[in-house]
Amino acid sequence: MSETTRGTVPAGGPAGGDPYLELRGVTVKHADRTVVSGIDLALRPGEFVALLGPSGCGKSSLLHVLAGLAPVAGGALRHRGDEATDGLRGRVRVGYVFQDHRLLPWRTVGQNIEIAMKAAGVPAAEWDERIERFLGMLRVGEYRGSWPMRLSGGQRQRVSIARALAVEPDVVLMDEPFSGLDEVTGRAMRQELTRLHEVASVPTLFVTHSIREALFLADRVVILSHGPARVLKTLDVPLARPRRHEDPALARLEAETVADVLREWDLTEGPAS
Ligand SMILES: Nc1ncnc2c1ncn2[C@@H]1O[C@H](COP(=O)(O)OP(=O)(O)OP(=O)(O)O)[C@@H](O)[C@H]1O
Repeated sequence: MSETTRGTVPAGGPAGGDPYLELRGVTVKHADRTVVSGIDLALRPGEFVALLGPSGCGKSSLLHVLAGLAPVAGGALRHRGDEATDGLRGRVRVGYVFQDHRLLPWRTVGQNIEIAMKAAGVPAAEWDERIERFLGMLRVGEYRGSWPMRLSGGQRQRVSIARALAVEPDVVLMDEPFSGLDEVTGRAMRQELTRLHEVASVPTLFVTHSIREALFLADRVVILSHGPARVLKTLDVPLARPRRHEDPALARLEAETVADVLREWDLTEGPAS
């Protein structure tokens, strides 16, 4: 990877500006087993950061801790400079998109979004307008009264993103939301997500194991090691916005980054003897 086209920056992010969220030596355990080991990371206001790591390295576990769904085993978490080691829930509105959509099957699409807004303290008088607006934005407005099981996988994932955004979150945490979708739907969803981010600029942490997805979406990509996850490297993504999948610069960047990431993950084949 050439330093003329790519900037390599410290894991804490580029200099300047207070972080929205800051992790210092964050460690996560399941029982006695360490699955995330001493992560340093900063998410700046309005920034989109991708956490790129191999399957099973601990990405979801880290996101759970940040949201406050699981406890931190070590290290510290700060929100706008304030100690927040027990996670973001209860401090700010968190828009969390799970890998599987997690819609309640016995509630309609609209009711699923209502439940999330109620939990987030959104006044009931605003529910109707927000449901219309966010389902419309994600192009699934006609399914408001439908049962989730009547929707395709892509439509369900659109609803789950609408649900996360309808609380008008202060921060968005996304856990491989497009990994179960076909290529065409995944592309459309990524395009949609960049458009939404460009409009709203909500700080976003996006977990993925797809290099191309990380480069297409993010301002910075944090490369994690095999589990227990630690930060190997952080890369700036020098692509202009709005981004296009067809941009030749994206393909070039992907080729460079694949080589770089495979080297970091130590998966490259050695020279033939
Ligand atoms: N509730 C749990 N109890 C015990 N171990 C767990 C639990 N959840 C996850 N693990 C283990 O922790 C490790 C990290 O899992 P995690 O789901 O965080 O990884 P990941 O990087 O998100 O994986 P993937 O990319 O496949 O979704 C794995 O070895 C997994 O088996």
